[in-house]
Amino acid sequence: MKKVDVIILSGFLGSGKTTLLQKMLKQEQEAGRKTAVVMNEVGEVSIDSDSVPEETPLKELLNGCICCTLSGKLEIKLSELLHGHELDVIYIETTGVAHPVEVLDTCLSPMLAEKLRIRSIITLLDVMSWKERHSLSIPVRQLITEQVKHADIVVMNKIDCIRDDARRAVEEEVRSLNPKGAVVPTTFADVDLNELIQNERQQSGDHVKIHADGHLHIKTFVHSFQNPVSQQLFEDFLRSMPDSIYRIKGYLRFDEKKETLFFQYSYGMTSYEKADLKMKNTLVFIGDEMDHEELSRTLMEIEKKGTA
Ligand SMILES: Nc1nc2c(ncn2[C@@H]2O[C@H](COP(=O)(O)OP(=O)(O)OP(=O)(O)O)[C@@H](O)[C@H]2O)c(=O)[nH]1
Repeated sequence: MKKVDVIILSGFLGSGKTTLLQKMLKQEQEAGRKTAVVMNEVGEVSIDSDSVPEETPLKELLNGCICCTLSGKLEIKLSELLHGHELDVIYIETTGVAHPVEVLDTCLSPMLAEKLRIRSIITLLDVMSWKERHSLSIPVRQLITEQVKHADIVVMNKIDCIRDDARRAVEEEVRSLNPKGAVVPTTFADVDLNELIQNERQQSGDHVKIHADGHLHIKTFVHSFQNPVSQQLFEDFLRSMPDSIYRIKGYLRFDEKKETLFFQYSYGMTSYEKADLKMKNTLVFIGDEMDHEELSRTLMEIEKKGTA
């Protein structure tokens, strides 16, 4: 099954996300790739939707943030795009206040995880506001730092607004926060990101495994069970989870019980809810470090041992 690429554009308010999106859409059009956009704004009205060409399928999510209040709606919009169009790539422009790990978590709903391939999390950084970040509130400062830390590519934008020595200092700070990410200083987000994303992929190509988005710095992994599994064994497995795994979620059936459960694991806490439908038993893992082969082997063993 062909997977549709997803590129997440993150970055604080006014950092240049829409400016970059417009450039990316032009590059995609020139490359002949079928592209769609999801735009999220915290306000009730969309301000940036005019920046998307008329022929590009566009879904807007207004009045909330996809990383929290609108997470269910993002899933619906992505699903509509996947069913209504033959696509190569979907761009998601997040609100300035979105946390990239939460957005990734929302995109990788167990129903969509096998249809999407998260290609890259790109964070736009306004070098001016980064330089002046000490005057921002602590939560905003933390958020911008998180956006930088979890990006595959940090676009250090608006370098025309600061001096060269200040730019070098910002670049050093960004690199020490995110040593694995690519850092690109720009003015008006002027960068060939397709080339950058391609390079990133080639560098990490050796690690790419089936169902594993090895090129992302935040790792994701998808596994499907064909049969019900033992709750006891599954919960023993959860107790062995390292801190570097932030989230697991998906659908499960335990011990020959008929019902399907929606399961969530977040930083060590688990919850189960009865699912309305009999869903495919797919689990999605999100974390910083993951041994995909080991995970896959353990999950297959749990299934092989059968139900209690
Ligand atoms: N001087 C300067 N201005 C820039 C640069 N990049 C973008 N801008 C301007 O900064 C403003 C904000 O850019 P946007 O692309 O709308 O930023 P955004 O992140 O989409 O903004 P929100 O959607 O409000 O979060 C616009 O007026 C841009 O023209 C740059 O490199 N230098």
